[in-house]
Amino acid sequence: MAGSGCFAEIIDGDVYKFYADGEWKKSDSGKFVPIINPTTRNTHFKVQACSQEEVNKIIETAKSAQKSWAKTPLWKRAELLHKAAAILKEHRAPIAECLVKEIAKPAKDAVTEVVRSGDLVSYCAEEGVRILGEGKFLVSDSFPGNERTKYCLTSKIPLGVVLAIPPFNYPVNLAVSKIAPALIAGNSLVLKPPTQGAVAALHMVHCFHLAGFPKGLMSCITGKGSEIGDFLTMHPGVNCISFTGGDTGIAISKRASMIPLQMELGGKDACIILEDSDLDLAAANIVKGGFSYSGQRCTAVKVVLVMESVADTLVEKVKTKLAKLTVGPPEDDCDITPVITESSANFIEGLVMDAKQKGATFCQEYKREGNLIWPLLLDHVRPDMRIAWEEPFGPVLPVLRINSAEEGINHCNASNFGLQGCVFTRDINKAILISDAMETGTVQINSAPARGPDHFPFQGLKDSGIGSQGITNSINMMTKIKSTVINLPAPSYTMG
Ligand SMILES: NC(=O)C1=CN([C@@H]2O[C@H](COP(=O)(O)OP(=O)(O)OC[C@H]3O[C@@H](n4cnc5c(N)ncnc54)[C@H](OP(=O)(O)O)[C@@H]3O)[C@@H](O)[C@H]2O)C=CC1
Ligand SMILES: O=C(O)[C@H](O)COP(=O)(O)O
Repeated sequence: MAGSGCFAEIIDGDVYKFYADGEWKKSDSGKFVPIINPTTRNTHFKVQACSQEEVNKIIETAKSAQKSWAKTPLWKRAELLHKAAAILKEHRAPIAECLVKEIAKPAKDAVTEVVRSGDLVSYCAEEGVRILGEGKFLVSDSFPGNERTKYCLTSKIPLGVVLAIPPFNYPVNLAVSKIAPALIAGNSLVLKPPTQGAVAALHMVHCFHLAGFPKGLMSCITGKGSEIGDFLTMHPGVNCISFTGGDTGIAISKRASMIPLQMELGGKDACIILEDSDLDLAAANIVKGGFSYSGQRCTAVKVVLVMESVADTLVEKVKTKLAKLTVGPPEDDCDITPVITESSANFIEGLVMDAKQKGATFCQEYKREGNLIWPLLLDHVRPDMRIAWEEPFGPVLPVLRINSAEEGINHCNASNFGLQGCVFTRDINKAILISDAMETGTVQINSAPARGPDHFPFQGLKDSGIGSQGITNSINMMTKIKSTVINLPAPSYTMG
């Protein structure tokens, strides 16, 4: 049960505490933020609305805790991360329960997210020991005009205080994907979880607390991003921001000072279907890729670009599969569950109505009950329709018919987004050429887009992001290079 057993100390009455200086605390603000259950549309949890003074204190503590953490041996940092990973997986049930109630994640997917997060933390611990345990040694005479009178030793050192801001759809996994790399690299970590998903995140933070990390090294501030977010992201004590979410990230990037940014933002992942595709494989991936977690994934298939000659057959196959999806509450493990908020459902409905007004073919009747929207495939979508370009973040998928692969590539590249894309064909040469041409961070060949497995590089181009995630790239991005040059009185070639 959430907030019980070893988690009893993280709640006070019916309001969850925030985490600072190794303790669970009530905010001096006296205010709280309600967390609305997307299924019932009632308040399910409450979290503290932290004050700016509390943010200042947390960042000061993070700065001093980081100094001693940077002097903690790599193997000790890794040991604590492995402990946190084990505790996280041990408590998968109560944390998954929070995901079901806060973000309407289907029960099985909720457990998967927590287990995947534990695996990410452990893999990161091992990878960190490897890549941070080695540096580079350069000699001066490898450059013209120099004798071997200089030895250059380079290593990766921490940035300082890393601010992690994950989105609602993976409030545990996309939090640890920032926390673990930051900590193994010797940084301290301030987490601002999404409002919806905050309680799952607080339970995850408690697992790190139970693992025994030093006081003040890791903290978790709760409160609406729209209220406390700007103060956090523009705070002079923050040395790096790792953000995952929507257009908010673009605004943050424009305001941030001279610090490293890791941005994973929205997507409009295109799925190009060629005439020689395996249409059963393509249909299965379109349904899984476009409708898992009700389409609320940045890597969801968000537009299908299918060759006219096979379009009717493909659409029929997708329709048949969509008809088998279960629709209802996440507690029953339904495939399609309510979207995150009423405003999100209204936005999705706006895109659907625009498509209707402009003449799209509705493969199913449009149906909505509260935040619950039934899966909808829109055929014969044209570029003048909003849904051809905008990100619904819901269970609605547009199909555009194309007459050449170039047409599909052009549509994909005309988007402001550039996260992932996919192409279905039996011709590997064609697949590689199309992958080369698509301006996206990743192209999947004969499978739907996906961030996982979590050690793969994951990056967005254009408005989809800055930098690259994936465990190794995240660790490297949360360090900076330090060189130490030893100057010798006379050339020395004894080093061979
Ligand atoms: N590329 C990727 O990997 C992913 C991209 N996304 C994209 O994010 C969107 C949906 O996720 P969603 O969570 O709604 O995204 P948002 O951008 O609304 O929120 C993301 C995070 O930013 C916080 N936030 C909001 N305002 C500010 C601010 N001014 N300063 C600092 N932080 C702030 C939010 O907190 P709060 O909840 O309190 O508002 C949340 O923790 C979609 O566009 C989706 O494509 C989502 C997941 C992954
Ligand atoms: O933000 C998202 O939606 C996730 O990055 C998607 O992760 P997944 O492709 O592994 O579900």
